[in-house]
Amino acid sequence: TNSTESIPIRLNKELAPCRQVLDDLESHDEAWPFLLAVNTKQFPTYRKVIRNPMDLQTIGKRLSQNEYKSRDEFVSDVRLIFDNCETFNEDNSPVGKAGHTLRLFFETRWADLTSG
Ligand SMILES: Cc1ncccc1N[C@@H](C)c1ccc2c(c1)OCCO2
Repeated sequence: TNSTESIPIRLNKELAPCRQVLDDLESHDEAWPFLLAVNTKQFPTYRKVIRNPMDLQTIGKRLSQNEYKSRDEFVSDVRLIFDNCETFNEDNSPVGKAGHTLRLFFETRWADLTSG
């Protein structure tokens, strides 16, 4: 089986809070703009303005494929979602407000999960 026993304790220990906070983000009421990659047919200018798109589904794939070598790499991808959101969306737009709300939720939850 694909048990976690085979993963080094250090790695497994590192990844548990990542999986937990990702689950919390994906189930948050304000996560809807960030669940999947922005559709470039729906937003043709997006890829011109946002050079490094990121979304929660992509982060989940990277986590499951063990592409993150540290918590910091994971945190950087999560924060990239919110930084991209601020670049492209007005602060008082529905998506802009969702980004600010979810960013605060993430930083609070992450601190709780990792502050020992
Ligand atoms: C995070 C983000 N930044 C910039 C543009 C889009 C998005 N999200 C998409 C899912 C999205 C967000 C809002 C929408 C929508 C799609 O489709 C039409 C209705 O309003």
